[in-house]
Amino acid sequence: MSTPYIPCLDLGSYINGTEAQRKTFSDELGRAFNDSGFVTITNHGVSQELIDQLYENIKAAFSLTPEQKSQYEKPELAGQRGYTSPGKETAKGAKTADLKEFWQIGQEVTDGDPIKERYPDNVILKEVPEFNRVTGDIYRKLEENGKHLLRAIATYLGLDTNYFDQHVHNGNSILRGIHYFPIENPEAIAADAVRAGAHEDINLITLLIGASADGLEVLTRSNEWLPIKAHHSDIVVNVGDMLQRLTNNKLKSTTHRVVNPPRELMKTSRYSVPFFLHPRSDMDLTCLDSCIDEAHPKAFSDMTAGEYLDERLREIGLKK
Ligand SMILES: O=C(O)CCC(=O)C(=O)O
Ligand SMILES: [Fe+2]
Repeated sequence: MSTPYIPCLDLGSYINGTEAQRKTFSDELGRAFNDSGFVTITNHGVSQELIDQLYENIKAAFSLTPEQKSQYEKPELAGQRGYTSPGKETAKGAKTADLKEFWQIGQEVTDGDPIKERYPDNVILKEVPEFNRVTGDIYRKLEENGKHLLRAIATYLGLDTNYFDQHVHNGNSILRGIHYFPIENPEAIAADAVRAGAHEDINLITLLIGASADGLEVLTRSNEWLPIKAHHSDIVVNVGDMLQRLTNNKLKSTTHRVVNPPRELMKTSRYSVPFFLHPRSDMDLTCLDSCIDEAHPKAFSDMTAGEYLDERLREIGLKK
């Protein structure tokens, strides 16, 4: 089940495939990233059992009381670890905060890489004993999938297949568990309040696991909102602004949003778990020479990933 605009690709055919299958995958992924900026992937090696455990634990975490959750809120970390309560994140350019709360898990460095000093520790959620193990397992699985996808993209861009590897090794990626809470009294919320306002992701690519519940929509080139229909076990993958910047707009960081449910479902929750794949903060995002020509003049100033992230976290209200 997928929307024709958003092709469904078999990641297994890249990871375990023949040379010809890998080439086909890389061409198809590149074409989709060039076009809609979105694909769904199957055969990604994340078991249904682990996905189910993920959602059980995410639901348990958000069902704690506001007092319990607030112990884990770390505004000094700009929400980059632990819990962020409703009303804190506003899509760039929007006036009203999103109708959501979320929990963020970051990189665990285990190989002696000194970059460890640069990352805050993950926050341990005491009340949900399996939460950190399960989200950590999902983090590593999605990071692994992301590395394969970036290898396929590197080939598509005519770069060395391993171009991104050194940049994403121990990168600053974030797994975000989101709860779009029930809207108990639709009259009491601002007229422009939505679950997630129209935005583009900041990072290189995003992998969204189990985005089965309705609500996610992408803005097509003809300026229409298209609902994404993915199978529960598929992963939705999209290009973020860092990859768009590096490729001088060749690969598209497509605007997307999460709409409020129809009236009869207003009082229900929606959960989702995106993995924002970030490089190390010293990665240079200067547009690739191969993506610049007369028809495509250089569209962005030179910046590192760390500088760019900082600018964006201020724009969405997480960093003061
Ligand atoms: O909840 C979703 O389906 C998408 C969330 C999203 O786009 C984001 O957090 O950047
Ligand atoms: Fe997003």
